[in-house]
Amino acid sequence: MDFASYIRDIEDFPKPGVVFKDISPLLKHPEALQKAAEALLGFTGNARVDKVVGVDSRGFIFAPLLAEKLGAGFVPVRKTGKLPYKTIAASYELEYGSGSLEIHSDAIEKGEKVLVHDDVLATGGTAEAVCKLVEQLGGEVIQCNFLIELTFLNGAEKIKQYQKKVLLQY
Ligand SMILES: O=P(O)(O)OC[C@H]1O[C@H](OP(=O)(O)OP(=O)(O)O)[C@H](O)[C@@H]1O
Ligand SMILES: Nc1ncnc2[nH]cnc12
Repeated sequence: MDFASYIRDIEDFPKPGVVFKDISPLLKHPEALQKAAEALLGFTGNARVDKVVGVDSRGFIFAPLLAEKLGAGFVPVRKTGKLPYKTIAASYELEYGSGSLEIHSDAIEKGEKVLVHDDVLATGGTAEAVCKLVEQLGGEVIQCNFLIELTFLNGAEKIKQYQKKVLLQY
């Protein structure tokens, strides 16, 4: 399937100079949605996965689908102030700003195998922060997978110690 034909470029969103990759056309197309989920699922093969971590908010679209198919649990990493229980936090920079993310302190057990999923890898600031949170809880990041990588922003460099899989590169 030609996934790229379901990704829309929005210029100057959310800030001047940024070309935003909008995945909405892919999400609303039943076959594209199904095939994208299948392709992401194929990235982990038969590897054991205990938890799939999805990143607030676009990472929440596919991560639970993957978790269900992999027989794993789903763990949300959320923007600061949204999780109700005890949390640990990490700050990060991204293509168009900065932020802070949190994970529940009991979300991952020591030694668990963790798949990290997000829709876009841009500068890698977000993914790096998420991997650090997982490791702080004693989890092992076995793979980070994404629908889209913006290679010109060099995010791969920031997460080079982890296995990275992507559906589409720009
Ligand atoms: O590689 P980076 O430069 O860190 O950028 C990637 C992040 O940026 C986007 O999230 P955003 O913070 O815009 O939040 P959203 O998913 O709620 O739209 C995207 O969903 C990734 O999480
Ligand atoms: N250009 C972009 N499009 C969509 N999501 C992003 N996250 C960071 N940069 C992005």
